[in-house]
Amino acid sequence: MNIDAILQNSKPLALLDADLLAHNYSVMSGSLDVATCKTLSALFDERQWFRNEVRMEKHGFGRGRYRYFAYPLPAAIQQLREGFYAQLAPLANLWAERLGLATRWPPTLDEFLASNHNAGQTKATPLMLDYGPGDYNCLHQDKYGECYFPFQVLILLSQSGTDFRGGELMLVENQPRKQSRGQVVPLTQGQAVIFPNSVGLVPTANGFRRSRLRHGVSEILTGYRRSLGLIFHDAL
Ligand SMILES: O=C(O)CCC(=O)C(=O)O
Ligand SMILES: [Fe+2]
Repeated sequence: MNIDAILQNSKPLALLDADLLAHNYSVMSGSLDVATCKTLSALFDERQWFRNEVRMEKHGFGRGRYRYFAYPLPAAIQQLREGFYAQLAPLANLWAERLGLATRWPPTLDEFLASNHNAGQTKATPLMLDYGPGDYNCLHQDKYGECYFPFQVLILLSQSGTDFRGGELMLVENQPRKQSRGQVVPLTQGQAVIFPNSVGLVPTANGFRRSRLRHGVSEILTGYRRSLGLIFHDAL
């Protein structure tokens, strides 16, 4: 498995920020190779790595299923979560400043999770999603308590067009008194995308305005799709 390839080739912060301001997402320049995607994807079938399974139709979340990893996380998942957190924490702080928020995020995931645990958020949130024909993921936000990190990362583990068709990652932005803006995020196997999990920033003439962002996955038309979601805050 080569996890470094996706962490090392990441974009400079300024470019990442510019992408997020313009599009609400940024696709990282590095990616996981196919063999690594397959190895990670196979974790889904090893139940010992997971604390529970959610059947989406049961909760009105869509159709399909996902599993939350349990602590201790598999080494590769831990490495990705720590690596992306460290890259994104300075950006989270820049965004908080622009929003006039007092919250600041510490430089390491360890320190951030210590504050989560003090707030009673102790359950691991990285997850693996598994979709088959007809499955989809309704528009939603991933907040699991008072402590939260403003960005999350999604890695596509299957190959669009080969393993599955349809199943596009979607983002929808809402601003007061405006119609909703919908976007499809173009992803190939092994690519990682960063997006805000709830609040977007829209540049204005004299600063920034916040928007409400939700994400989801359109219906899988044929085949099977697996993805890895890296959420940085823990759950209650
Ligand atoms: O499967 C996807 O592309 C989206 C998964 C998701 O909702 C998440 O990682 O938070
Ligand atoms: Fe999500």
